[in-house]
This record gives sequence, structure tokens and C-alpha cells, in this order.
Amino acid sequence: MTEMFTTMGSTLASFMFVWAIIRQYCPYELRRFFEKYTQKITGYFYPYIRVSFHEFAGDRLKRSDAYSAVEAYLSANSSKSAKKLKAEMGRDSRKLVLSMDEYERVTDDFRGVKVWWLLSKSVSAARQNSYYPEQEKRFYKLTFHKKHRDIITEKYLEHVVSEGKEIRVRNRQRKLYTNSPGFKWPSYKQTMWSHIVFEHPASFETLAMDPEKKVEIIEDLMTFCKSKDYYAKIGKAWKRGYLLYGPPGTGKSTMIAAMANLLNYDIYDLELTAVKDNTELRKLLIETTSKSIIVIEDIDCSLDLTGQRKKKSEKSSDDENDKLSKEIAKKEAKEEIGSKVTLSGLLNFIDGLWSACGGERLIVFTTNYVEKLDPALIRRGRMDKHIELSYCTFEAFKVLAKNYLSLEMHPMFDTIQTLIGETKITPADVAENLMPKSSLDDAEKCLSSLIQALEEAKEEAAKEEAAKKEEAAKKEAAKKEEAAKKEKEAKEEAAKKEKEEATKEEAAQEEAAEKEYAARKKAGIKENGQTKADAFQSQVDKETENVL
Ligand SMILES: Nc1ncnc2c1ncn2[C@@H]1O[C@H](COP(=O)(O)OP(=O)(O)OP(=O)(O)O)[C@@H](O)[C@H]1O
Ligand SMILES: [Mg+2]
Repeated sequence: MTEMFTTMGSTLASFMFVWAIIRQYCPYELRRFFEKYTQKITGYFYPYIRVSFHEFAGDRLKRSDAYSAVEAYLSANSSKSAKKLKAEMGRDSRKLVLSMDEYERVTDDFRGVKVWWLLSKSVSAARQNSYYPEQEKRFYKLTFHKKHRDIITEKYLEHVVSEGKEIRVRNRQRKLYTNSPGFKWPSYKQTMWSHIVFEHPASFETLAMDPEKKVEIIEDLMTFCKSKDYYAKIGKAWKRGYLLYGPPGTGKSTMIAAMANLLNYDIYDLELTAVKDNTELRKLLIETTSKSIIVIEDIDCSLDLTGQRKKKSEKSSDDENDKLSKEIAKKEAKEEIGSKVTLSGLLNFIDGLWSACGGERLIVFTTNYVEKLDPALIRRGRMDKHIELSYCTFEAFKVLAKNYLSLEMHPMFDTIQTLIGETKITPADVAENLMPKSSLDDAEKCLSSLIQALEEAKEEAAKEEAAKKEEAAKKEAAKKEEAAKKEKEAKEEAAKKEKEEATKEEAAQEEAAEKEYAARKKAGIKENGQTKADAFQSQVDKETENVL
């Protein structure tokens, strides 16, 4: 026996050696030729057909649906026969779901035909000097006899995929995904999203808001999730945008959780500030699955409106003489290159060509300041439904009282109704006051605490109002004073002008008088001169006469 093993070992070693020599020295074409014909000859004697289902096929951007369906199908069908299993938490964390582990082989029977499934993986070595880790490519391999080719390829595979999909929906753990900012080197099998199990208890029933509005939103959501054919008919991607806006603590985030629970959707909480650029945003979008809600919270804070920045840099580049402004423009341009997601990138994300992939998706934006948002971002078609969540009304209070204190009616409700109508209080504040703080707190105590809070809020509001009025009055007075000052200045200016005019006129008159005087004087001299000359002439004439 030992001898036999020794011989076998040395034969194997010799074979490996020869094969290594062939691989090294045999030209590639010859080797291909050799391999091809070896496969053909083996195929002739080997009567089985193998089908592989790779986890990441094609462009490797997304996990293959076929692989997921097979995985789900086998998790339900293999757990009885496989010996090596892996366990994952199932829906609502109530039950463990078992599925076959790596390198495990199971048998399945379909209409009397026996098939074999194997979960395997191939590991490609890490590239030298590369940051990329070793890459594992997992795949399922189905083996069956070639005489059953038709039944397996036509019927069995269809059965596996449809049952697998059903099982997936049944076992689906709803997840809350987020894009991790520290993630730099995505290998093909890693996704851009990290997730935890989504277990938020919020529902529309516990959401405090106007009942009519609530019903309207629920109907809108239910209609959306049943409208696959309708969207296909009108030629629109199966997605819908919701804009939730209102002051902090009015239930925007709670409503998103309620929507996910109502529709049984996953949530993708997109942190825009952690997205490097538009390309990364697109990748994130591709990796989201259908039946999901993509959420961007506080959209006004997370988006840099680059349109405005461009305007600034254009303005400064206009001024060519100013060196400093040119430098600022350059700096801004650099920032632009290194900047993150742009408005146009986000618009494309919402309703560009890529947004149609996957289908059955809600995109929800929340903001505290709707007026700050670019109109292009929230126009209908992008954000189809705008929902305002505002301060607590009496109807909303009643829902909270029922949730927190199991109260439908109470004598103190009347006071609360009056006070709630007169003041602004968020549902979050109401909820906080209604929550018992110790085991001794009863409903009455909680309601009194709320009444006190409402009164304080009312007082605070009155004070604020008074302060505002005072401020406004001060402003008005300052305005009036300013106007009076201006009027006075204007009057003084006018008087000054008038005086100046008068002085000018006087000067002009004086000048004219002087001119006239000068002219007269000149004329007088002339006249005098003439008289003297004439007198002199007459005297000369007289003397001449006397001489004669
Ligand atoms: N309409 C509501 N119905 C029930 N509970 C509410 C409602 N609004 C607020 N709450 C309670 O207040 C808390 C805060 O609410 P939430 O986080 O939904 O507010 P928000 O509008 O998202 O605030 P922000 O703008 O600051 O993000 C929640 O945990 C919830 O318990
Ligand atoms: Mg919130």
C-alpha cells in the first residue's frame, strides 16, 4: 500500500513537472490548441453540463440578479441536505436564515431529474504594488446530465429564478444603507454602501399630522407602488420625488421611516457631503436596489450651489486690470475642480437617464428652508409631491396623546386646544412633554406639563412679538429721523444754492455796472478831448484873424 502511494506520488509529481515545463515553454497557440482538444475529448466522455452563476457578472457594477435568486432558492432548498451552512438574520430579526456555505455541494430534484449545485469561488491574486486587495469571485455551479438539457434550461432554471425571487422578498431584511465616506478603493465585489438592519417603529398611524393630509399621502404612496404598468404606459421611469419641508422637529425623518414601513422598502440615506464627485454619485445610484427610498436630508446644507460660484468667478475675471481679483477667480476655478457634487450632477441623479435603472424608487429630500433651494431642483417632475410639515395642530396633538398616554379624551384637552391654536409648538416638543418622566407620572401630570410648556411658549412668543414690534418701531423712528435729516440737508443745500445764485447775480450786475461806467467814462474823455480840440482850433482861428 505504501509502495503504491509512493509510486502514485512520484507519477503525479512527474506529471506536474512536465505540465509546468509545457506551460512555460510551449507557445501559447499550441497550448490553447492542446487545451481545446483535451476539453473536447473530455466532453465526449464526460456527459455532464455545467452552468455557472457569477456573483458579479458583466460590468460588475451590480450584484447579479441571477446569483441572488439562486442563492435565495438554495437557502430554502439546501438547508436540509447541506452539511456546511452559514446563518444570517432573517426578516425582522426574528428568524435565522440558513444557506449553503462555500465549497458545499447539494443535490436537487426536479421532476425526477437530479442536479447538483456547488458554491465555489476563484481568487485572483492581488496585483503587485497595487492597493487593491485579493479579489474573490464567488459563483454557483449547476451540473446536470446532458440528456436533461431541455428540461433544465427551459423549465428548471425558470423555476429556480421565480421561486428564488419570491423567497428573497419573503426573507428580506429591510436595510438602512449609508454611503461610507472613508471608503476609497472599491474593488469590484464591494459595494459603495454599508448597511444595518432597518428597524424603525414609526408608522403613519403614530405620525401626528392633519388626518386628511395623512390619508392623501398614504394614498399617493400606495398608488405609486401599484403603478408599474401605468408608468410603463406613460413612458416614465417608475420613481417619485417627495420634498418634505418644515421647521426642525416636525416629523420629516419620522415620516420617511413611516413611508419605508408602509411600503416595505429599504432606505438609502445618502450623505451628499461624503460623495466625491458626480461620477461617484452615479455609481451610488446604480448600486441602489428597487423597492427603496433614497433620502437626502437637509438638502439646503449639503449642496454647494456651484452656479453661484461660477457667477462670482466670471465677475472677477471681467475686471482684467485688477490682478488680485484675477487670482481669486483662479482659486475659485481650482476649488471647482476639486469640489464635490454639483447641482447639475444632482439634477441628473434625480431624473437623468441613469435614474431610471432599478425602478420602484422614491427619492425624498428634506429641508428646513425650502425657499433656499434652487427652483430647478424642486420643480414638479423632480420633486413631484411637496409636503409641508408644520407646527403641531390640535388634531396632531390628539394622535400624540393617544400614542404616548393612550388618551382619546380628557377635560384638559379644551385648554390645550385653545393654547395650541394660539402658539407655535413642534410635535417633537409636544411629544417630549407628553412622555412620562418617571413611573409616578400619570396622564394628568403630563398634560399639565404640556399646558405649562404651551403657556411658556405663548409668553415667549408674546415677548418676541413685543421685541419685534419695538425693533420695528425703533427702525421706523430711525427711518423718520433719517428722512428729517435728509430733508433738512436738502433745504440747507437749496438755501445755499439760492444764496450762491444771488451772489453771482449781484457780481454780474456789478460787473455790468462797472462796464457801463467804464464805457461812459471813455465816452466822456472822448467828448472832453473833442471840446478842447475844438476850443483850441477856435482860439487858433481867432488869433489868425487878429494877425490878419
Ligand atoms: N409629526 C410627528 N408625529 C410623531 N412624532 C413626531 C412628529 N414630529 C416629531 N416627532 C417626534 O419628534 C422627534 C423628532 O422628529 P423628527 O426627527 O422626525 O423631526 P425632523 O422634522 O426630521 O427634524 P429635523 O428638521 O431637525 O431633522 C421624533 O423622534 C418623534 O418622536
Ligand atoms: Mg430630520
